[in-house]
Amino acid sequence: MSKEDRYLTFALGKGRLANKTLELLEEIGITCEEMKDKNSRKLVFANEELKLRFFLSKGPDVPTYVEYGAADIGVVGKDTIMEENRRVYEVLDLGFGKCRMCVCGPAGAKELLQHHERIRVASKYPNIAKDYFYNKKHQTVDIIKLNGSVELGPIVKLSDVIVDIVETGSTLDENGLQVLEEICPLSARMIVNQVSMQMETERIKKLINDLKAYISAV
Ligand SMILES: Nc1ncnc2c1ncn2[C@@H]1O[C@H](COP(=O)(O)OP(=O)(O)OP(=O)(O)O)[C@@H](O)[C@H]1O
Ligand SMILES: O=P(O)(O)OC[C@H]1O[C@H](OP(=O)(O)OP(=O)(O)O)[C@H](O)[C@@H]1O
Repeated sequence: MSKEDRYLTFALGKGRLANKTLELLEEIGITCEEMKDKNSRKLVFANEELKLRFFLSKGPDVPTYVEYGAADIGVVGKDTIMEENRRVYEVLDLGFGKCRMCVCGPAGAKELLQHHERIRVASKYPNIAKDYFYNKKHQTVDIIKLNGSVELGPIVKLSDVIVDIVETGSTLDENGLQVLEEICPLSARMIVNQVSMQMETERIKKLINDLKAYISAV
């Protein structure tokens, strides 16, 4: 296969970030009409003219596809990059999907945090929670992995606090919880396979520069 025939493959996280990613790519002339058919069960889509392929996967799998080179490029939340800790290059903050990773809980849990008590922390992000409490706060805690609706943790007394994403804060509000500590800001990022970056430097750099130019102009 000559170099010109090589497809650049994008792995995009399903869910909240997918549509925004496709809209952004469209702004710089990268379209994939096939992908717009929401009833299709097809998994991989192509733009033959531009020699691009796209697939959607579960967010946490995006860095895996990119690390192994099954995708050259991925788009995923910073939270997923931190949690998965894969060997990929993080090349660009895409400026959407903004939210924060926070320690949250009932107001009463503030004191437990201040006194460095051995508390229970529920999270969909056990690695981020562990890194924050052990390496940044030097606090020994018990981490309990959950797969969603993490706010239930303190409500049903599974945990004292949670480590989770906060965007508008309405999920916390409606459940009598609050942000107790902010861990870091988050947004959608572009990641690149380390070998692809060397082999396809020109195409990937052009893509990054086009995106940068668009993002800084809006
Ligand atoms: N309010 C929010 N809640 C969760 N993620 C958000 C929010 N706002 C922006 N994001 C970003 O969107 C990304 C994708 O979120 P989404 O909920 O679609 O996927 P997920 O967490 O993998 O979901 P699923 O519950 O389907 O496993 C997150 O990783 C995060 O970076
Ligand atoms: O601050 P807010 O705007 O309320 O958004 C934050 C909420 O959204 C996410 O949950 P999601 O809807 O992805 O469901 P999940 O709890 O099952 O992961 C996140 O885990 C919070 O629960």
